[in-house]
Amino acid sequence: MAANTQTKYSVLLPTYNERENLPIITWLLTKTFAENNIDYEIIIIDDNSPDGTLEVAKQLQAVYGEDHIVLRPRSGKLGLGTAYIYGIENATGNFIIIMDADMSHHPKAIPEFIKKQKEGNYDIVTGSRYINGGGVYGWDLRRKLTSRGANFIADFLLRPGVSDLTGSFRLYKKHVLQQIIKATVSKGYVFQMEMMIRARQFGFSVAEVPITFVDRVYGESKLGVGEIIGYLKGLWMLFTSV
Ligand SMILES: Nc1nc2c(ncn2[C@@H]2O[C@H](COP(=O)(O)OP(=O)(O)O[C@H]3O[C@H](CO)[C@@H](O)[C@H](O)[C@@H]3O)[C@@H](O)[C@H]2O)c(=O)[nH]1
Ligand SMILES: [Mg+2]
Repeated sequence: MAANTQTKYSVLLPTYNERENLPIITWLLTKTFAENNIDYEIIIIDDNSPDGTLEVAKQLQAVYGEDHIVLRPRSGKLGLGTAYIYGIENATGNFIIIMDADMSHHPKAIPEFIKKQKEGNYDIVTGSRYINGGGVYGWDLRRKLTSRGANFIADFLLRPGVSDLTGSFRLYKKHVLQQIIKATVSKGYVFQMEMMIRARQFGFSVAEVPITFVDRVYGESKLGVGEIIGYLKGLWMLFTSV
C-alpha cells in the first residue's frame, strides 16, 4: 500500500537528560510508523542536557535520516511549555503528537489516537490515565496524589470535561495547536492543563483514549516543587480570568 502523502505526523519530543531513553523511544516510534504506513518526523527539542542527550540524538539522526529525525536544540533548560512552542514552529506535519521521551508514553497508542481522530474528525485526541482502561504504574502514593489532586482542583474550578488534564500524550491538528498555543501563557508543566482549558474556550472537539502511564526506568522526573507552585499559580490565573 502506498503511503498517504496528504497526511504527515510530527512528533514533538522534549528531552532533558534522556540519553538512555532516547534510542528506545526513537526505535519504537520509527517501528510503529513504518508498520502502519504513516508519514512522520520526530522533532527532538533538547535543552542542552548535561548527560549528552544531544550527542545521542545526532547518532540517531545518522541512523534514521534527517527526514525522520529533526534536531532543534536550545541553549539551556527553558521549560516544557516553551519547548513545545519551539518544536511546533519547526513542524512540517499537518498533525502534531506531543509525548514524553522517557517511555512513560508508549508509541503503541499512536495508531489508536489516529484511528480515534479519524472517527470523528476530532481537533484533539488526548491520552487519559483516568478513564476506563487507562492507568498509572510505578508511582508512589505521593506522586499519585499530586497528579490526582492537580486534576481534581482544575476540574472543580474550571469544569473542562476532560478526565486527564495534566497528561501530555496528545494528538492535535496542527492549526488547532497553533491557535491554542498563541493563547496559552504558562511556561512549565502547567502548560498541558492550560492547553485543554483554552481548547474548550475555542470550542475545539476533544476525544479521549485510555493510556497506561508507566513510570520511567532510566533517569529522573523533572517535576519539582517549583513546577507544582507554577501549576497552582497558573490554575489561579485561569480561574480568575477565564
Ligand atoms: N526540552 C526540555 N524537556 C524537558 C524539560 N523538562 C522536562 N522535559 C522532558 O519532558 C518529558 C517529561 O518530563 P518528566 O520529568 O519525565 O515528567 P514526569 O514527572 O514523568 O511527568 C509526567 O506527568 C506529568 C503529570 O501528569 C505531565 O505533566 C508530564 O508531561 C509528564 O507526562 C521528558 O521527556 C523530559 O525529558 C525542559 O525543561 N526542557
Ligand atoms: Mg516522566
